[in-house]
Amino acid sequence: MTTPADTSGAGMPAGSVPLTSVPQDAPVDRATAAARRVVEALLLTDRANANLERVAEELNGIAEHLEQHAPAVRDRMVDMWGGEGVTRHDPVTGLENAIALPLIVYGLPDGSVRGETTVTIPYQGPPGCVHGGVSALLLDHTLGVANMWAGRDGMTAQLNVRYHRPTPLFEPLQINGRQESVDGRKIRTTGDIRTAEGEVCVSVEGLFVDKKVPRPR
Ligand SMILES: CCCCCCCCCC(=O)SCCNC(=O)CCNC(=O)[C@H](O)C(C)(C)COP(=O)(O)OP(=O)(O)OC[C@H]1O[C@@H](n2cnc3c(N)ncnc32)[C@H](O)[C@@H]1OP(=O)(O)O
Repeated sequence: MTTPADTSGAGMPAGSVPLTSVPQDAPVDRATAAARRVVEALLLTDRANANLERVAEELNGIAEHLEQHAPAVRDRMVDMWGGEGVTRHDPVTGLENAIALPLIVYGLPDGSVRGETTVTIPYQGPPGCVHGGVSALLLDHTLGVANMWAGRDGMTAQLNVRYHRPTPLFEPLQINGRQESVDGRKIRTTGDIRTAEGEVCVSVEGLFVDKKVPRPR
């Protein structure tokens, strides 16, 4: 994605706080942003005129450099789950994950959460529209963050997704989540994706069960 994440919290109610990573001026953030730019440019470039042989060679060279410096996956996972944890690496908000939009999710004073993003070509489903699986991914994760914000979280047991209208690419979208109730270990959480005009494109009802998978150590 080439749309930079909005870290200002502009448009969020006063008192909102970021619950997921915000960009740092770190080489890994810049490298990941460049990788997102490459993904989008590869989709958009003119197949006949761009020198894709050279591109393939240079990208493979970059991958070889990164792989030469990669520790064992298990050690990397211990590292990932320490410190700031998943929010820098997950596939929705992770600033170190080139497939993440990335989205920044804010906790609002009313107990709900919200993120704003513009989705572009790599996540296209129907022509000019967001892929339905990507919408479900965005909402599953946002509901998980809503549960964290509400103080009781768990694993997704069910996600009931309703697609009301096509979700447009290239337009600002609001991703909302709110924990509705807790009943023993069962947590019910809802959310939606809206256009800037407030039209609901996708809504979800999630059932989460309070269960933790241990962090790698
Ligand atoms: C800031 C960082 C934020 C990070 C956010 C990350 C969000 C990401 C969210 C995810 O992607 S989680 C990954 C996707 N989910 C999974 O992989 C879950 C896989 N399934 C399981 O691990 C288990 O099936 C599950 C934890 C959901 C439930 O197993 P348990 O053995 O712990 O539950 P148990 O069978 O004891 O059931 C507890 C209650 O939940 C109910 N239940 C369990 N699974 C259900 C289900 N699928 N549908 C309906 N009800 C269900 C069950 O009937 C029962 O109800 P009662 O208490 O009333 O008897």
